[in-house]
Amino acid sequence: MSSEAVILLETVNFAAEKHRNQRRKDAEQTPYINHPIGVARILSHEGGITDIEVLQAALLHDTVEDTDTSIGELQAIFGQTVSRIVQEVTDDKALPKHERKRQQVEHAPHASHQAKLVKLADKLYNLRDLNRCTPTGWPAERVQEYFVWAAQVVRGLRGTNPALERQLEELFKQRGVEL
Ligand SMILES: Nc1nc2c(ncn2[C@@H]2O[C@H](COP(=O)(O)OP(=O)(O)O)[C@@H](OP(=O)(O)OP(=O)(O)O)[C@H]2O)c(=O)[nH]1
Ligand SMILES: [Mn+2]
Repeated sequence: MSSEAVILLETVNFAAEKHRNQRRKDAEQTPYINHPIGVARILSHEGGITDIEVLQAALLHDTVEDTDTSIGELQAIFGQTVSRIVQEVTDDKALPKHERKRQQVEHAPHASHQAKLVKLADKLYNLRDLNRCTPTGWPAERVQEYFVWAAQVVRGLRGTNPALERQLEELFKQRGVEL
């Protein structure tokens, strides 16, 4: 087996352990790990990304924000580049939600190319998930607001990956949201 395959298995196993008790917000309570795996898969399968550090960062992208994982822990295990990408896509949970959302819009254009790729795939996965089923307790307006806000973030990520951006454009168009 290639060493890259071994590294990806180590990484997906780490993420699965960390997200072990977490579920998505859908009615079926889908295991949370489906999301990071799906984000990495969008990057490889649809985005044509073979940069292993980007794929690792995609698998780990919600561990710091949503579990007890620290950036230092990621750095020690997966190295400087992977931990830096995850850091770049991690919201500051100490901030109020509105401020976190505002900062994502503000920071998107200044992120590294690798972090922009992870952000594009993260948004693409979450928007498709919203089309698949509505999270428990979300009225239609909240879903639409998420699309409007995601478009503002994606605007700052343009010029990064044409295939992923085409997919996102189509989803916004279906919702009547201007990109
Ligand atoms: N569409 C969808 N999203 C779900 C579901 N379960 C959990 N999520 C997560 O919820 C987040 C979006 O919900 P919000 O209410 O906007 O954000 P919050 O979790 O920070 O409060 C996303 O976080 P994120 O990945 O960190 O991305 P971001 O939206 O914060 O950029 C997404 O992954 C689900 O069933 N459907
Ligand atoms: Mn995510």
